[in-house]
Amino acid sequence: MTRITTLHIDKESHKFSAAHYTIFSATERERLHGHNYSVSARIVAPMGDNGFAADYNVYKRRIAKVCEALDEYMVLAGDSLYQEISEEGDNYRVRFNGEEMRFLKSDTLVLPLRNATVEEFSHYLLQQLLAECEGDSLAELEVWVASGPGQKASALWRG
Ligand SMILES: Nc1nc2c(c(=O)[nH]1)N=C([C@H](O)[C@H](O)COP(=O)(O)OP(=O)(O)OP(=O)(O)O)CN2
Repeated sequence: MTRITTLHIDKESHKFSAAHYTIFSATERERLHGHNYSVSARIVAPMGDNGFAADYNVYKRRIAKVCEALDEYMVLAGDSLYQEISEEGDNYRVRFNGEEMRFLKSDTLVLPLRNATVEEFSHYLLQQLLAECEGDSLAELEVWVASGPGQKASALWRG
């Protein structure tokens, strides 16, 4: 019988600080603001012969890496149906509801997200983490992203 185990990695240090605005409709969005997003994960895998599925420090390093890649950026939802993003010299130019915003490219990440929400961040980070876990025998991987205490979303992969 295969024994399956679940590792929960929920470290205070797994976080990223990012600026964003949520878009609610073609005409309504939040003002630009930031969050200290925290990231946690649930890893479901078969127990090995040595009493664990894998060294959890390996997963801690991977989660830290994907968080670091988003830290201290302005995040733009590149797949939003409601905004148009173009490049102009050192800036991204964003058009939304007749407004125009400019963000320095070096400060900004345009990510494949429909919106800059915790839901979309969790799906994005799940994909980033899965890429780091290639070759591992995982049964499930779930990633949570919280924008603050008591408000979070998760994305789940099942092998
Ligand atoms: N389904 C979602 N709804 C909202 C999201 C989201 O990611 N998914 N995000 C936001 C806002 O960006 C952000 O959370 C601001 O929200 P708000 O609750 O107003 O402010 P705080 O984070 O400071 O939370 P407090 O409860 O006021 O402390 C909105 N909706």
